[in-house]
Amino acid sequence: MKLKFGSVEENVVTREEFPLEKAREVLKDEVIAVIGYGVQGPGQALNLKDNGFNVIVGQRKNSKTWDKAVADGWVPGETLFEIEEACQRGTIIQFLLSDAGQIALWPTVKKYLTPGKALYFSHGFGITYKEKTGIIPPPDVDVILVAPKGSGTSLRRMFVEGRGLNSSYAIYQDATGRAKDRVIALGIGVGSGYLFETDFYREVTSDLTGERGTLMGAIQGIFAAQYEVLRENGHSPSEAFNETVEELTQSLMPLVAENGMDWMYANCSTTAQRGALDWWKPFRDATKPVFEKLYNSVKSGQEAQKSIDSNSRPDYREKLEAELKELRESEMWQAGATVRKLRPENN
Ligand SMILES: NC(=O)C1=CN([C@@H]2O[C@H](COP(=O)(O)OP(=O)(O)OC[C@H]3O[C@@H](n4cnc5c(N)ncnc54)[C@H](O)[C@@H]3O)[C@@H](O)[C@H]2O)C=CC1
Ligand SMILES: CC(=O)[C@](C)(O)C(=O)O
Ligand SMILES: [Mg+2]
Ligand SMILES: [Mg+2]
Repeated sequence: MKLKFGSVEENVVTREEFPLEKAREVLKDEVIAVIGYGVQGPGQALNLKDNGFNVIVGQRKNSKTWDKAVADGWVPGETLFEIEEACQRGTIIQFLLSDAGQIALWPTVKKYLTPGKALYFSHGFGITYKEKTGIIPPPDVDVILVAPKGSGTSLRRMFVEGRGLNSSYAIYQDATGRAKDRVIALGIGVGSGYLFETDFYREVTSDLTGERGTLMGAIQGIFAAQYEVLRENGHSPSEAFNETVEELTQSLMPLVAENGMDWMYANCSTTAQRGALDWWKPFRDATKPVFEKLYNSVKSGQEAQKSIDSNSRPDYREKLEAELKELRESEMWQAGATVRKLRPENN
């Protein structure tokens, strides 16, 4: 259906319009092979299975994630296979290796993309940056995308709670005439709350911007800046952490989620409202140049190149873990660990 977002009309697909029974009907003869069992793999594969679809998992044997798949109930030789065998058995191949890992495995996957199959991504990365990734699908397969707008962990958790994370969807290539039905059915099948339309280029550029920006990079940066100023002015770690992070995540963000920023403001003191209404624009003006720089870095392909280069190294996991450890061991997040333990529900 068409829905207005502010004054702009967009295409969205809801569960009411495209119920699960219809999705099952569309995909009744398909074998959905989920390749990769990292973060999105488990979320999507388990939701599909619980929704009654015919799904198998492809993962490297003798890996931690193979063991995780077994622990999650996938049965070797029945529903869990080596990547190559899963690609051969699947009629829909959900390419859910890391974006860098997809480059290495592409020649293998490509071999099994026989006419009429569908190649499914959860990111526009591989296709948009095809000059860098070498991912160029044959012309006689459907190439589709469902990108859950959140962590695979949240996708699964929200499904189990009877809720649904929203996703975007796109069609890059419709070889069979069934690409639209296939992509919507898969979007509903993986547990999306609703689906909004995009294309591969817009998905990857907005996603790379968002995760580097307000969703992950900018939020950590702004937390660190405020925490440091409070500490430099003699505030204790617990006071600085509570006034920077804990109050935001526990008290105020849930109000924003429920009813918007103005409603969160309206539920704070008039003192806070006066100050926050005065200060949001200077913060916007100070950070907007950084967001413009970020967007240009995404647009030029530089962000994609950096991520391919670093995540293709054999020791990329150790390198990432070392940097996460640095964050974890920073005073702010050490203070956070103590604060979390003090939440009554954690006692
Ligand atoms: N993490 C998330 O929640 C989200 C991820 N996505 C997209 O979903 C796709 C999958 O991402 P994640 O689940 O985060 O991936 P991941 O980084 O967790 O990796 C998935 C799997 O790929 C395997 N892998 C990596 N390199 C490999 C190689 N060279 N050979 C064989 N296997 C290899 C890993 O062992 C892991 O099992 C990506 O396109 C990503 O951008 C989209 C939305 C959210
Ligand atoms: C969770 C998500 O949608 C991200 C942040 O874009 C990602 O994990 O790549
Ligand atoms: Mg994302
Ligand atoms: Mg992303």
